[in-house]
Amino acid sequence: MKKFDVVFIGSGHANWHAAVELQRAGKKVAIVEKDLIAGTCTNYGCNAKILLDGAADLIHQANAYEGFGIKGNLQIDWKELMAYKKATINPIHLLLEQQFKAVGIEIFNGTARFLDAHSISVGENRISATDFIIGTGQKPNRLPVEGNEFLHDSRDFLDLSELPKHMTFIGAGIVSLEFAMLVKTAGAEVTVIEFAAGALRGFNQKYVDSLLQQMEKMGIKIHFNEAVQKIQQNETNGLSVVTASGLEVKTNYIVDATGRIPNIDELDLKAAGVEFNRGGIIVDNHLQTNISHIYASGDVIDKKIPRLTPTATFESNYLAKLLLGETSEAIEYPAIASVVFTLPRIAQVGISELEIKEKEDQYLIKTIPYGSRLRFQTKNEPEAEATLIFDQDSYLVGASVYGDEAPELINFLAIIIGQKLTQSELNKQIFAFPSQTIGLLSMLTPYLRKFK
Ligand SMILES: Cc1cc2nc3c(=O)[nH]c(=O)nc-3n(C[C@H](O)[C@H](O)[C@H](O)COP(=O)(O)OP(=O)(O)OC[C@H]3O[C@@H](n4cnc5c(N)ncnc54)[C@H](O)[C@@H]3O)c2cc1C
Ligand SMILES: NC(=O)c1ccc[n+]([C@@H]2O[C@H](COP(=O)([O-])OP(=O)(O)OC[C@H]3O[C@@H](n4cnc5c(N)ncnc54)[C@H](O)[C@@H]3O)[C@@H](O)[C@H]2O)c1
Repeated sequence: MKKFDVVFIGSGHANWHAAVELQRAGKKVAIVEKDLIAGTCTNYGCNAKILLDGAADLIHQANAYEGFGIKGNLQIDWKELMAYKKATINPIHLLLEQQFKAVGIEIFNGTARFLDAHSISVGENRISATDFIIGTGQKPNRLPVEGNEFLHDSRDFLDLSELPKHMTFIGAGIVSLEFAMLVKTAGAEVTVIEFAAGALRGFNQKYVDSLLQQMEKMGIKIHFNEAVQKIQQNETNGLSVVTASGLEVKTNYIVDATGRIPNIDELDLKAAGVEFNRGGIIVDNHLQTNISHIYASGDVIDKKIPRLTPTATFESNYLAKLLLGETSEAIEYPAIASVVFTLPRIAQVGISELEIKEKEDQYLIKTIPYGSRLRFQTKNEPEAEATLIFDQDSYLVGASVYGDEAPELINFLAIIIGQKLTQSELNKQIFAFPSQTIGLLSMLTPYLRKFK
């Protein structure tokens, strides 16, 4: 039996930040990983997605100048772009593995399974630890329908060497809409089929509506209120998606993007006595499971907050402090910024309009049409807009943004919310000009509290 102070199961952002910090602080640490080191975001998620999106975003921004000074069509060469993606993304896990080993972390390649509350097996290895941290993330849902062997997931999509003629995305969530706009820009025909009546629940629906209009303008077909019933091969060797209402979509490639489910089935949590439900592993406000020396971090936790890389990293950093005795406080999340990387982007942070629906009189909601007012510096994006929510003390408490620079703007707004910044504090700073940040700031400050 090999013995460690802390064993991390999974090597994604939920775990590796804490693993490195604890090992550096003198603890004996091991990581168990059944796939590539560094998890979904690094190998099969955010990084690959944003690299491919970069090319589509460039075309999207150039298109905004059609008739305003730019002529000619840019085109995506999917094969070349994918080769660039592979060359850039594929080595990252090796670099991180080297770094983890260099600090002294022992890595076990294989699937971790609890033998009891104090030990796990990884292949032939038996490993015990004082503390365990489970950060096994999520995996794509697979629709239980006839012909589901023809479905692909986000991981397959991000490795697609040839662009199919027609692609269908099932679900109108984040994964679907980001990918749909990317491949439409790259030249594929695209259909989205969604079970519910709307898309991107939880995001500002005014901006979601604008985005759906933009998608339709691009030629993406979107069907709501459709339950996929079966997938079948058709006469022309293509595929058909058939829904309960009788809709048939002929297509060449189908992505099942109907959500993600916690990676817990291989862990044998029952052997350790760890409680879980369909949403994931149940933890308290110290990320501790019902078994006091077993913690969970990242996407695998049953939680209401967004499952994102920065939330997983935040939890990992918190757990490092907790296990080093540097804090005994409960985890306290700041306002969490999240972005849908569509074209344009939709971003959100803090309190949303949906959350204050019944008590709008207690807040001030301001719409800032910065795209039309600052047309000279928003790269001809007149529809770009921010919605800001102020509380009764005039502090900014929530924001959503629709526009190409939404990821940068939302980060800036997150700081104003998180630090409860006032006009006088912001006025002490000198920001770069012209910039969208300073443009938005000039329209925001009149509503913001003057002094603490
Ligand atoms: C297509 C896509 C795009 C995304 N884009 C963004 C984005 O733009 N921004 C953002 O913030 N988030 C994004 N996300 C979400 C982000 O990837 C996750 O929130 C993040 O990776 C969670 O980290 P984690 O460490 O909890 O889980 P993961 O990164 O999934 O890591 C879990 C690891 O555990 C391993 N594992 C599982 N079971 C076992 C076992 N029994 N034994 C050993 N190892 C095991 C897995 O192989 C995996 O490597 C995206 C996700 C997807 C799928
Ligand atoms: N930019 C980002 O931050 C980013 C990007 C990609 C993924 N992610 C993460 O990945 C996860 C989201 O993944 P997702 O987009 O697959 O899930 P999602 O939950 O966002 O969307 C799934 C969609 O599928 C629909 N659906 C469910 N069952 C269906 C059915 N039978 N037929 C048709 N539609 C159906 C749902 O109504 C929903 O609209 C989240 O954890 C998210 O945080 C984040």
